[in-house]
Amino acid sequence: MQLTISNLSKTYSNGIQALKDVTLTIPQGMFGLLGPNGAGKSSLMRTIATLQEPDSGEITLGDIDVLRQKDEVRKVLGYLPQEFGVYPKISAEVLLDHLAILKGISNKGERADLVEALLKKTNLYQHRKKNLGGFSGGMKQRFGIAQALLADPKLIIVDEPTAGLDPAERNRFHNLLAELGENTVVILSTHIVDDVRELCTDMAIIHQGQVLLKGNPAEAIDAIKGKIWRKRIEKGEIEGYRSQYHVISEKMFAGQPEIRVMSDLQPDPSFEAVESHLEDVYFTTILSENSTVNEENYVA
Ligand SMILES: Nc1ncnc2c1ncn2[C@@H]1O[C@H](COP(=O)(O)OP(=O)(O)OP(=O)(O)O)[C@@H](O)[C@H]1O
Repeated sequence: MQLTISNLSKTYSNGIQALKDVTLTIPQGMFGLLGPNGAGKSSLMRTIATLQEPDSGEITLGDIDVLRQKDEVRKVLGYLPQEFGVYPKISAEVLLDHLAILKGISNKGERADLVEALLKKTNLYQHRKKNLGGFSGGMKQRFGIAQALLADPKLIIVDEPTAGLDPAERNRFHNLLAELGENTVVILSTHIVDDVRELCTDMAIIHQGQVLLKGNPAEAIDAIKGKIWRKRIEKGEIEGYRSQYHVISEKMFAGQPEIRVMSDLQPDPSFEAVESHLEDVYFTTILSENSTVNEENYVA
């Protein structure tokens, strides 16, 4: 089963065009949808999840016409939205059981087995009696995955999952996602480049509603191999370098700014050749659209 998105466009009533002729083919496995804040990721995810209508375009999931057969999609969809609201005064076990009823699992024994299995899978079994209001951010996200898995989904959409998680929780969450990708279409929508690098076999970069790059992360990294150069500079020198070179990113390293430049040849002997990273792919792609990318757009 694969997900096909063809020529999808959407303009909101305030005139913002969130999606511009988006065309993507998403196979089974983990697919990363990468883009800065406001790129249109959530608009695309909500449209695929049948929560909002596009102005034009088509989406199919296997044989299902997503925009017309919404009930069919909902039966095979697991959706973990950006903000996952929980009922604070209910325990994880009770809420999951309740959501299972809503998903149509009416047999009590079957439901109890499923709820137990999902709580174990997401490492929440020991917290099953705890009220969700007392859950940490990471525990809530894992609960979100548990509820998304209730219906044995064929399509899983995860919107910005790891923002705000500590490194241990992020690892736990990644391991869980990696397991899901084996026989399901999993779309991971994020502005965190490392999440895509670590997890996804395929990806697209979206910016200002447009798909700017699609393909395999390793191939995209390879395509700019030998063209990335690094230099430590002094504070205050950045503007000079910007006007002279194709500066793709700047970061502080031990209190000193470090720039990365894209160039076919060594810009000058003070620049050091470095391995290309997915982050370089991301910045070069987004900057090629003549827009500004600042620290806010990128969270390492
Ligand atoms: N319901 C809406 N009405 C009007 N404009 C909207 C609506 N939802 C999103 N937008 C605008 O559409 C653009 C794309 O937003 P969207 O939420 O899809 O992006 P995103 O990539 O998910 O960003 P973020 O990571 O910040 O959620 C933004 O400019 C946003 O302000």
